Amino acid sequence: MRLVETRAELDAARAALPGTVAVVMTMGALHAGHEALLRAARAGADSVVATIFVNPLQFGPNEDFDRYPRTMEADLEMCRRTGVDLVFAPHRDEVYPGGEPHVRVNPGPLGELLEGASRPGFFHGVLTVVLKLFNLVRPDLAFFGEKDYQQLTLIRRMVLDVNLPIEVRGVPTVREADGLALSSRNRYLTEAERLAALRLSAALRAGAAAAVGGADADGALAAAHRIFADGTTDVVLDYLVLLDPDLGPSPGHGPARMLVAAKVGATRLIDNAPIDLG
Ligand SMILES: Nc1ncnc2c1ncn2[C@@H]1O[C@H](COP(=O)(O)OP(=O)(O)OP(=O)(O)O)[C@@H](O)[C@H]1O
Ligand SMILES: CC(C)(CO)[C@@H](O)C(=O)[O-]
Ligand code: BAL
Repeated sequence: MRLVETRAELDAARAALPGTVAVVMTMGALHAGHEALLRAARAGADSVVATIFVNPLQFGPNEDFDRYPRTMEADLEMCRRTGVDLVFAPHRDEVYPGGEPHVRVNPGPLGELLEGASRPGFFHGVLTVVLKLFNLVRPDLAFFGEKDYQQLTLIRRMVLDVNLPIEVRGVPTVREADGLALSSRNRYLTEAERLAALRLSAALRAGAAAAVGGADADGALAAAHRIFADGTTDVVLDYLVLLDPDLGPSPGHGPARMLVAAKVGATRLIDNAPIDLG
């Protein structure tokens, strides 16, 4: 496995990679969710590139850019273990050679909803860096987690809208045994907060179970909302919605997606799951 930090080194190393190339983009602090992406990439392409870059452009002024966990040695060890060929871990100036970018990707209307409503500018920052990394790595395939479902949906849309010759594949969310979706930010949680955080996945399970039991869209959503309805203040719900799989309005039947976001203490967590409305 090679580790490169500059665009020039990346260019040379990329040119030497054989066959099809898959990319897995990360902000580091790698966990078993990232591992699933790396293994899917390993199985799906001849060569695998992982990027590790905490992208300042997607953090709001009061968000956790400075304290975002940085665990480079352990991250490299996981990349080695999963058979990554090339790691690109650039300094900020390599990704933003002109400083603050004047030109940014506009994510369109979906970028203003849900995560975009709570984190203004977030998806401009995400799509801008994803497009930059696509341009630098020039992959055939790219793997992203369903845990960040709105991000995955917007990346697919960008690839379609600007004609990128890249196949985007989603990887199902990896969870702890008790249902908590793995996330680098889980390490901010105290023991009590971690328990409280289980309400997110519990709500999704309640919604899915109601749908299996014959509930319609309103019934499934109501069942999910009941998980937060006991007046608790340990979790502050941001949104809990049921939409179609492309995040348009739910048609009321067939496949749908339930998405939830909540603040647990100072930590904002998200989760989502497929729901079959029959
Ligand atoms: N539990 C998970 N299951 C599957 N994929 C995941 C999971 N967690 C993260 N990913 C995916 O890994 C990629 C890199 O994500 P990132 O480095 O932001 O990790 P994260 O755990 O989502 O971090 P954060 O806590 O900051 O949201 C993204 O495509 C993301 O969707
Ligand atoms: C896609 C990504 C690596 C862009 O910084 C980030 O948003 C993430 O880790 O999900
Ligand atoms: N996991 C998506 C990146 C972020 O929350 O900043």
